[in-house]
Amino acid sequence: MAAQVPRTAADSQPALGTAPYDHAHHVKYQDGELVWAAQGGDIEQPQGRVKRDDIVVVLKAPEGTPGYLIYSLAEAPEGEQPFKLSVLLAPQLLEEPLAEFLLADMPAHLAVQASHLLHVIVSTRSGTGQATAFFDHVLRPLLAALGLEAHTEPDHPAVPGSYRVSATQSPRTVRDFARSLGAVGTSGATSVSGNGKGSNVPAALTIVLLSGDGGVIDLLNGVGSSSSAAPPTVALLPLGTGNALFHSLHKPLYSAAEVAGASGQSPLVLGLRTLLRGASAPLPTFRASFSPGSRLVAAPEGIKAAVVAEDGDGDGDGDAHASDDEHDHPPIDHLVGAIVASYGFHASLVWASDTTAYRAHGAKRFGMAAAELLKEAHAYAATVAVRRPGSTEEELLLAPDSLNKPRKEFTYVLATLVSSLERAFTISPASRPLDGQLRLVHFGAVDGERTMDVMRAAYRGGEHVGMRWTTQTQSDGGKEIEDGVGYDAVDEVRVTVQEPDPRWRKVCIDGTIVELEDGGWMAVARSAEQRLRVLVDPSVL
Ligand SMILES: Nc1ncnc2c1ncn2[C@@H]1O[C@H](COP(=O)(O)OP(=O)(O)OP(=O)(O)O)[C@@H](O)[C@H]1O
Repeated sequence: MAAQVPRTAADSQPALGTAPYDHAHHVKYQDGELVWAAQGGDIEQPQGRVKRDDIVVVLKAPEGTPGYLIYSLAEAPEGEQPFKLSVLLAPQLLEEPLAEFLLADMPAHLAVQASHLLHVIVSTRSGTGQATAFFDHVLRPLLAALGLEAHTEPDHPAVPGSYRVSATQSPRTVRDFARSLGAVGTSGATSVSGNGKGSNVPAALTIVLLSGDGGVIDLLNGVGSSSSAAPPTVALLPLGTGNALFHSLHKPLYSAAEVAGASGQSPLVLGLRTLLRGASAPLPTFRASFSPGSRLVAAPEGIKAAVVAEDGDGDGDGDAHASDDEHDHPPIDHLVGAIVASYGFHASLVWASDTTAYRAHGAKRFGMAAAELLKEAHAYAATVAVRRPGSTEEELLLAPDSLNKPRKEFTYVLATLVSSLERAFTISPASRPLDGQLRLVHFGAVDGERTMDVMRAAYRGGEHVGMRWTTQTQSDGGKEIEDGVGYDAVDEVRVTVQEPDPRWRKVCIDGTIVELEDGGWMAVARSAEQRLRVLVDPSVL
């Protein structure tokens, strides 16, 4: 299906909601910008400019109108209108920079038909709460330009050209939606409406998710592991705070300066380009297993509900009368993740910053909680065993000052499948999008200043890897020895904690906090299950 802008009978302009467009007579590309002048205007004194970085897509104008429509996004996060989708009708297609943005055909993952549905989820509380504005002012008009119209009714039939949009109403919305998918792609499946009537039998589903990492993790844990179903494909539009998965999948498209914190290419523009021209690939996931007695102590409601639902009443023994504590802190034996599993400073920070008192400080809460933790500089008592790629043997991470003795104190133990926890925080510089390799970043007990140095180096594009320092041995007369940040590719990692105080027995899996028992463990390994597929820029495949 050609991605031409449909004409409406009432209007000779392209059907683009109410958005007007500019009509260029001359266009020229210079210094990373498209400059244009209207009829009678002088191109040397352009009337308008479109930065190449802001171009989302180029569509052929509707039949009868010669030229091309250039869609670009302008953002003003603090402004009254945070997003503006602009359209410029240009008389010809300039090879540079426009050819690569031309969408000649409707991508298969957006082509709605009985066997393939499209669902947009707007997570209203993600990030700074701008997902709704982004949908209204950008995504809806853009999809309309492709001939796709939104509907909100659960029982709407799957007709070509119409997609369903839903906004989150509570922390459980995404997970409930994921669970309602049941067996999309299996015979006798229910429709994505979740009405259970089996009215539509979609073979495939694309979900456009306007959220941060939390939305993805809710989907991941909500869809379950139906082996026969075709996993839904997720298109991410990064409207959360950290957006670790999105930034990691798009890292090769950022410049080194952007990875080290400079502004520049808008992630939302990249997200829209991937939505329109991306390719779908399996999303690598890991399984974090926990020793008996482990409890979920802080989690987004969606995850909590999924854990409780798996166990009926959530207490792990089928007893219908779980205690309050068991409801608040249900037992848990595993979680599925896609980003990070950690113990030590990272897990404590996620846990400590999530109190009502800290939450009142908004995004500053992480800095405040970090300052407190760094002051304490707790040495986390644990042993860490890894299984290296291809090996069947577990080996303990060793202390630098002893012959084959395991390291017994850590500040940082973090296993990840992605490169970046924020766009500018490169925790695992060797990780490539979709490579599916778990990598472990770790270092021993150090003071707060050293931990800050390591974190700052991670904000400089991942320079913490390879950092070395000297430390004094506990034994051996306080001899000076070399230590530093460890960084290993692993197939599996097992952290066993030896901490009497539960405060230091927290582990973090993609934002969810689990408390282990003293002597308990967390084991993290790549999962073979395919729960979701994800759209990525074709260049990263
Ligand atoms: N309408 C709503 N009412 C209550 N909670 C909501 C609502 N919509 C979304 N949420 C919750 O808000 C959280 C948003 O998390 P999400 O990860 O998307 O954003 P974030 O935390 O800002 O970003 P990131 O995880 O990337 O740093 C989720 O836990 C989700 O369940």
